[in-house]
Amino acid sequence: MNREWKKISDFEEILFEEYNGIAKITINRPRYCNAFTPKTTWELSQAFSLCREMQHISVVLLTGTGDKAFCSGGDMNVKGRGGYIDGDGVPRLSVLDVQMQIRRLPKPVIAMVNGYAIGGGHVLHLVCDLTIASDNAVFGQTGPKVGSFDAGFGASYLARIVGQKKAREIWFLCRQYTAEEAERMGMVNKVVPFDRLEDECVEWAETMMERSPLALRMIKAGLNAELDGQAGIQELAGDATMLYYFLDEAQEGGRAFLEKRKPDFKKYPKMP
Ligand SMILES: CC(C)(COP(=O)(O)OP(=O)(O)OC[C@H]1O[C@@H](n2cnc3c(N)ncnc32)[C@H](O)[C@@H]1OP(=O)(O)O)[C@@H](O)C(=O)NCCC(=O)NCCSC(=O)c1cc(O)c2ccccc2c1O
Repeated sequence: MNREWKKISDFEEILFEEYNGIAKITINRPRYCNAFTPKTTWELSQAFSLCREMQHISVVLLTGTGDKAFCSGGDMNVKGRGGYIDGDGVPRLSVLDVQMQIRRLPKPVIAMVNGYAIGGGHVLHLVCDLTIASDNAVFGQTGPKVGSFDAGFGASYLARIVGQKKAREIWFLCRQYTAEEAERMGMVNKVVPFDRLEDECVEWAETMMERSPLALRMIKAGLNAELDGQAGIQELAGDATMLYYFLDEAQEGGRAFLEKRKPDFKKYPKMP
């Protein structure tokens, strides 16, 4: 189906659009297999922040322009000492911030993998909540071949998904895997023909939009907490505090303070 995506904001290295409550973020550097520079990751951060703020956005799709690559990781042309060099000469590994933003966004993020998901691009799809891939997609890590590694989510979360042995194979050998192989390993939720990819992702997004957004938010936080330790508990606890603040019991505490009286918590239920 040909849907009319509406531009949300102008960026140089990504596209940021929406359609019926779904945001689509597209890494737009097809000349470099959608490799990211510090500018790309800065723009991705801006777009994910906006997705968090925009109340009418329920689900986010992350993809790359064209039919060759989702994302081939960091742009090797700007890889320097200490990181990927930005326009001011500062070395950065700012894709790590984008990974955290995706995990902490209280809305589902679908990786719409339209080709190579390699290196840092492979990690980007991993940290999305769901991955739907076209049948031409190719997955793999290259770090030990090109002088890099992601021992964070790129290793530990990968191992949670595919198991320790397979994760070591993926990193130690730097082989490439087809979409079907990635699906069998549990890294991909569904493989579809290339020209079905966007329709399939939009259908999954629309199904999730029929579900309770708060329930999805809480389950995402709970699934994150299992892996993220204290930071994951903080995220889940923050959501619990937000819900508590909706209750009269929490309002009573604040009101009593401002009215300079003792709070009356006795009337609130102590659920079994
Ligand atoms: C993606 C490929 C497997 C595609 O191979 P193919 O043979 O089909 O195509 P080409 O190789 O000819 O590519 C066409 C064109 O694109 C350029 N290109 C592709 N990828 C990149 C790239 N990453 N950077 C720059 N340019 C790229 C390629 O040079 C060609 O240009 P021409 O001028 O020659 O026409 C294959 O391209 C490939 O393997 N690409 C490299 C993948 C890679 O090694 N990526 C970097 C891994 S490291 C990383 O991503 C990384 C980033 C971080 O920010 C981190 C932060 C913190 C921790 C870890 C990090 C990390 O590991």
